[in-house]
Amino acid sequence: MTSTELTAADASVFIPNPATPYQGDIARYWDGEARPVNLRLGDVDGLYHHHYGIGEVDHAALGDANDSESEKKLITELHRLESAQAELLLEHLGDIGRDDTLVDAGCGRGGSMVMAHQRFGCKVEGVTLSAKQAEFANRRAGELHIQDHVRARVCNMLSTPFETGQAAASWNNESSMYVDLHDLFAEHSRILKVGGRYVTITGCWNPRYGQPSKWVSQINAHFECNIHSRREYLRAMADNRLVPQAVIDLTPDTLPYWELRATSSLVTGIEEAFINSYRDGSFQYVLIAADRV
Ligand SMILES: C[S@@+](CC[C@H](N)C(=O)[O-])C[C@H]1O[C@@H](n2cnc3c(N)ncnc32)[C@H](O)[C@@H]1O
Ligand SMILES: CC(C)=CCC/C(C)=C/COP(=O)(O)OP(=O)(O)O
Ligand SMILES: [Mg+2]
Repeated sequence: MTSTELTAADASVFIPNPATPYQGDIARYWDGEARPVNLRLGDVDGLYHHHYGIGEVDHAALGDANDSESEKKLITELHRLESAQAELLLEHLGDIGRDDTLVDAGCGRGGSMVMAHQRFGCKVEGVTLSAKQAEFANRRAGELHIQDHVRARVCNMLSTPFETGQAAASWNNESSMYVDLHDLFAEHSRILKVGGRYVTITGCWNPRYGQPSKWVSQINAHFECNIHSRREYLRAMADNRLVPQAVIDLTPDTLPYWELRATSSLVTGIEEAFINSYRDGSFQYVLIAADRV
């Protein structure tokens, strides 16, 4: 069976040969991931994200630190900021109709896919290396009765089963640091229709700093990823008919999320690296929206 023959039901049991040993490691990493910071935030409203938050903290919603509900309120607030991040990405996809197909490259547990379907009413196809994540995303889609519109598959985002020009828009939400950017944008460029939109939200190292800082190296080691520079994104897009329409530095918008998260009981130990690298300018959180020309 090839990955193109997958259906939602069999996505969980089909384990393809990874394209590289590295991809095998990443599949295992996400199959085994069960950090409370992700599960407990997702439990707030059933949207499970593996990305970070943006926007001002609503201190009134947090209430008093001695409040017996304070931890629950903190979790709800962190989750609100993560969903706000996904809303911003979706806003940049442009005019999407009900008959369009969107592609989420590196879809995780599918939170952004559900939000995209709820916003546009369209089909959303996601790919992840992790069978556990695909199974989770498809189970959520089933529970929401949107399984005919939202589907996750176990598949390499560099070689997808989608037809050339099939997608009205596609995105990477914090998933592009696992792949070579030229290979990635060549595949997005292939599956996007001419005039389609590509959006990424990503962390990238800042060429103005010089080289990846020790904090960036720490983030790479923590997640087994390979953070690219801002320059690499723009160069690889230009080489693949993706022309930036907006480049937004979200660094000041994501710092409040990290400062709040650092005070929670759900810390994972990576908070300091994000906060320090955003503050010293070596690392940036950016949204890039590009037109497929
Ligand atoms: C940090 S998570 C982001 C998940 C999701 N985009 C979100 O915002 O919740 C990274 C995701 O990228 C996926 N990924 C990494 N490399 C991949 C590849 N080559 N092909 C498909 N998915 C990949 C992982 O399986 C994981 O689902
Ligand atoms: C911006 C960068 C560099 C992101 C790296 C990719 C990544 C692991 C994102 C968050 O996943 P997660 O939600 O599973 O992480 P955590 O458990 O820290 O919340
Ligand atoms: Mg998380």
